[in-house]
Amino acid sequence: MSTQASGPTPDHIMQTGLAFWASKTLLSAVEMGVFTELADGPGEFDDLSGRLGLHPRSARDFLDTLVALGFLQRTGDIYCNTPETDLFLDRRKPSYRGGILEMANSRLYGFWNHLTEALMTGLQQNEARNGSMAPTFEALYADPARLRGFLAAMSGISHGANIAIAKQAPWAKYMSFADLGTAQGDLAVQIALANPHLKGIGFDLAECGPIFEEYVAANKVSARVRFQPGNFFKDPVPQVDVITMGHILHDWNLEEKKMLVKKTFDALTPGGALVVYDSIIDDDRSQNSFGLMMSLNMLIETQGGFDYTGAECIGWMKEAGFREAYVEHLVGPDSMVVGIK
Ligand SMILES: C[S@@+](CC[C@H](N)C(=O)[O-])C[C@H]1O[C@@H](n2cnc3c(N)ncnc32)[C@H](O)[C@@H]1O
Repeated sequence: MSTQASGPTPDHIMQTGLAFWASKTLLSAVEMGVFTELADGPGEFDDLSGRLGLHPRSARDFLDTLVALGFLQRTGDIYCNTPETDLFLDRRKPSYRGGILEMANSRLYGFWNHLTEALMTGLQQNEARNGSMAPTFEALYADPARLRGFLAAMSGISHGANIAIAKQAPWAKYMSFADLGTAQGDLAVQIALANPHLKGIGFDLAECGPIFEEYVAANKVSARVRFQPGNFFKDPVPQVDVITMGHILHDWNLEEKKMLVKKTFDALTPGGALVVYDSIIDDDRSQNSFGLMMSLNMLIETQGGFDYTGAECIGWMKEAGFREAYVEHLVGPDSMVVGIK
């Protein structure tokens, strides 16, 4: 809110209207590997701009913008990462979270340029724009590098919530779980690491199998977590105590959402739980701006997908037959909705 004692100011309007300047500066820095380069040690201006291949006209402004935005630190002519960019934006560290930013840079940034068209037509604006390519997942997975990038990006955006779910969901009561639309498998891995009594399945389209198995092995839980290839619209889903679905329901239209909730209800053992998580929108639809913008992103990325409130999701669960359902906050904009059969 930009109202001060002296009256309204345009500050909030201007900051938001031009926020893409800051976004694109950071996205280009990730694309150029600035933080990976500086993870080896602080860099002197001439040497660093040479290594990054920066033009003399841009170099000083680009690096100092990153300082002013809080992504680099500078002492004299020497630049270094901040503790956050060193930990999360050095591509060689396991803690790297830049996958989602790489995808934002290479795909979403351009697609969002067509937001107005999406708002006026209701049509998706990604690779499938104008019906020129197959639907989202087939289009993404046609290229092995894009598949790998997308799955790693999913782990990057979901990791914090995955760790929270591994602690917060009622795991002690259960023995088995399946994560539907598991991607690289970070949620399945975090659940297995935090709950040594559980055995789990990562369920996703067959193309994801090798990348899932590599990730599970790297995290040393292959003995308890396996991959099951399948299409959750066409194939039976695993019969287990707990089914998780992270960032799945928001990809699909209302009929498909309800069908998936019902299908999981039927597959669960009696007393079992469905754990759905997304950037769940607050029931008043006025607070969780990230969740609302995620829904606009689904307008751009999918044929009928949208994000939803906790009350809506509880309604679909009750309709499917779940006897109890509740919403619990995880981290940042993410919450889970838990249904008990
Ligand atoms: C948005 S990603 C979410 C990944 C992960 N659950 C997370 O939250 O990070 C959606 C996932 O659903 C998978 N998926 C899409 N359609 C599917 C289908 N028909 N059957 C099984 N998995 C599917 C995709 O391959 C992808 O891994």
